[in-house]
Amino acid sequence: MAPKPLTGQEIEEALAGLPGWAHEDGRLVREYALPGHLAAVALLVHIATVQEEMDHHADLTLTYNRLGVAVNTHSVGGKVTELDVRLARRVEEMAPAHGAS
Ligand SMILES: C[C@H](O)[C@H](O)[C@H]1CNC2=NC(N)=NC(=O)C2=N1
Repeated sequence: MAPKPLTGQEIEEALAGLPGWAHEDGRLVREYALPGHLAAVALLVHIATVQEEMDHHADLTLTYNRLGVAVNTHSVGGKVTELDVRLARRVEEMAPAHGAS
């Protein structure tokens, strides 16, 4: 069943528990700074493995030692759903071990 788009209030409530994340252009977004290029690549690969597990995928942008994450749910026309929040939480959980800030 298609996930339900979240209301603005629901998104704000979710962001309260996602430090550094924002709701921009209909997507949940965060940019991580990493200790170096290979650390950024390692985080990208780790996120990709979780995305495959969840079958839910963000746009990941690698720029030297920075990694951008931007996600919404394509199957409901590019709206933010609980699936996006769950992915953001998974990324937030893994990021510190990669030295991300
Ligand atoms: C067939 C596959 O399950 C779907 O295309 C998945 C893949 N990853 C996805 N990722 C995102 N962000 N939104 C989707 O609707 C989506 N759908």
